[in-house]
Amino acid sequence: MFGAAATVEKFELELADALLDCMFKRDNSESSKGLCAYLSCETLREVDTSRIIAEVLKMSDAGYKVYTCAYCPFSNQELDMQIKKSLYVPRVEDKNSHMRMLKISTINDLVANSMNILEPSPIDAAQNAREDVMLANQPVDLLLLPGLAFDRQGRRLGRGGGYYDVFLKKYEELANLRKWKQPLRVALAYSVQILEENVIPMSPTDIPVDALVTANGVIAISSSARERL
Ligand SMILES: Nc1nc2c(c(=O)[nH]1)N(C=O)[C@@H](CNc1ccc(C(=O)N[C@@H](CCC(=O)O)C(=O)O)cc1)CN2
Ligand SMILES: Nc1ncnc2c1ncn2[C@@H]1O[C@H](COP(=O)(O)OP(=O)(O)OP(=O)(O)O)[C@@H](O)[C@H]1O
Repeated sequence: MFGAAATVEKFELELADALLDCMFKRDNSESSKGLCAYLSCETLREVDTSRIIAEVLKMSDAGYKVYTCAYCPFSNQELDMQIKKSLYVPRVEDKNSHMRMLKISTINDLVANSMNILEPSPIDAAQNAREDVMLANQPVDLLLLPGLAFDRQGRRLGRGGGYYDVFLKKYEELANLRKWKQPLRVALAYSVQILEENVIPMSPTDIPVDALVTANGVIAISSSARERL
């Protein structure tokens, strides 16, 4: 029991570390404007994203202060930056692999769907349509992805809906069109989910991940991940 708890804690530390790195490593002008993250589902035994979601939502609050030295090579002083991070989470629209990523600002924006996965309502409390990441003016630079299994070459086995593959392709096209840097595709995995090479089947529509975050650290796969994580 204690061992399991310790592993989870270590996992979360690694995860928070990797994500903070990803968001703050670069100079401020370029630092992350937002991310898309899945809302983990216990029955699907996915890596829990609730803490990281809570942290990101806290950061989105105006006036959040970052006390940095590790991330700012030139000074030890407190950086009173106002970091507003946009957080987009999935909403399944239909069974034809159509999923949107909608912006939320609080956990209260979420309701459980028929699959018992939390999702944002399309309309917020003020009766406004939530921002769809495909229509946002700012890019996201991190996509946190779920999956059943992965390998060290970046293959990802999803749950067969094609939701993520379709979304990833559309966002890739959007970023190319807008001349935005492609976001890092980062999957969160328990070590048992990481399989040997050539076990996971890949189809031409499958989009590989840039990195895996595990309890034992980050596995950077693409050159972009090696630069950024
Ligand atoms: N947390 C989370 N949210 C997500 C996904 C996900 O994988 N995880 N999705 C990623 O696409 C989309 C939803 N797709 C899903 C597809 C299948 C199942 C599911 O429950 N599958 C069962 C089998 C169901 C059946 O065959 O009747 C299973 O895998 O055990 C859940 C979500 C969008 N949101
Ligand atoms: N870019 C795409 N355009 C059209 N159809 C697609 C695309 N990507 C996947 N699909 C279709 O979606 C279905 C499921 O694909 P696949 O088995 O790769 O999903 P998955 O990766 O397991 O699920 P997910 O992406 O939601 O995690 C397949 O019929 C596939 O042809």
